[in-house]
Amino acid sequence: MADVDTRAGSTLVLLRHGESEWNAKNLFTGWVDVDLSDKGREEARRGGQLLAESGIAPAAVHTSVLRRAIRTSEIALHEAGLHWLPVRRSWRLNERHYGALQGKDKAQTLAEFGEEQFMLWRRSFDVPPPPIADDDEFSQSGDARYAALPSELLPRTECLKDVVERMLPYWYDAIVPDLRATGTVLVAAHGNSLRALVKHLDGISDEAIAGLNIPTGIPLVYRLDADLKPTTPGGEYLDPDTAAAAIEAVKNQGKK
Ligand SMILES: O=C(O)[C@@H](CO)OP(=O)(O)O
Repeated sequence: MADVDTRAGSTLVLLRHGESEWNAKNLFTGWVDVDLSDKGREEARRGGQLLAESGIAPAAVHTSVLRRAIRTSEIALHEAGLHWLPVRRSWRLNERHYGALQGKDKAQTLAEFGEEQFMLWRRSFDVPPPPIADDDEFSQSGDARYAALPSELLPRTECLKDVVERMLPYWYDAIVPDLRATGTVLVAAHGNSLRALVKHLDGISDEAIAGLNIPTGIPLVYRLDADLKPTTPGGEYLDPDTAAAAIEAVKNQGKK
């Protein structure tokens, strides 16, 4: 591997997976392992094209252990001619576990519990939804991919604060070393695990993070200085116009 001058800073590309089958159906998803929709696969292709056009070439890739992020990274990297890159996956990049809301319709939940409770569950920093029962059809208890996790680490629900806490060890121990070693890293993950990472990078307050939403399939590029601080706060979307419209759509989910 070529020597990289880490004092020169690095580039982090964040990619939320393309639209999933459950995004399309407006269902709370969390750790349920749904696939991409046709539109999601198209978004992933477009994400790969945007990456190729930008000239940004990641040298290492990190994904969650969920199919929608894995597929998105595969499609985007294939499109960018970077299908050969080394990849590591971790449950620590998974979507926020949505507890007993997993599998529930967002519009019905909004109608049943009201706007305040609905938004508290969706976007508050420290209020988790009720935990999911182990025998719930959408529980991950018994899922082979988490078999090695001590039971106290396997969540049954999470708020964003929990996601920050379980994501940061992976940031420091796996992603940062790759940034230092290679200069450019792609992270393919989820709306709320990426919100947790962006909160950390930009130093966003517990209150202000409620208003931040990340669209599907559009690469978000952070140039980081030698101290891993963003040189442009908030980073830059490779397709800012599409991103702005898609951010509004995520914000308004449930209200249709
Ligand atoms: O359902 C989910 O897991 C997430 C992401 O799709 O939804 P929300 O944006 O409502 O947190």
